[in-house]
Amino acid sequence: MDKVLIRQLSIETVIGIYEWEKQIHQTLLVDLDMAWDNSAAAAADNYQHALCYETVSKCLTQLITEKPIELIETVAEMIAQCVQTEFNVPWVKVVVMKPGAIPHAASVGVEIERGRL
Ligand SMILES: Nc1nc2c(c(=O)[nH]1)N=C([C@H](O)[C@@H](O)CO)CN2
Repeated sequence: MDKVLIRQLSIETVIGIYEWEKQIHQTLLVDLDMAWDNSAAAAADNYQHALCYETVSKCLTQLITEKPIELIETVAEMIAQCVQTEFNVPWVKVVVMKPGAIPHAASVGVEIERGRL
């Protein structure tokens, strides 16, 4: 299976369940695995056939920073839904990490897979 990958996309946004978290920006790190047939783009060396990781990254950053969100689970679902509907990706794996959320953990996060191959 071909994929287009995004690693450690850093998104600064208002995220969290506590009142103090609603007053600050925190960083989320997002990893995306997106099923995509890369052969057509490669054969023609043509961007038109490619799933543009730049466009996806900008779109997701805008989506997630639009309004405050409480749970990183919600962030993961929003990302998966956007990638599937806006970019016609048939299957996606989304990892959302929230570094610094827990004092004695390097990071915490969630992982979801949506769609079919
Ligand atoms: N499964 C989750 N647990 C928790 C979340 C979350 O988004 N998903 N969020 C918090 C707080 O916002 C936390 O990040 C503050 O340190 C707690 N648990």
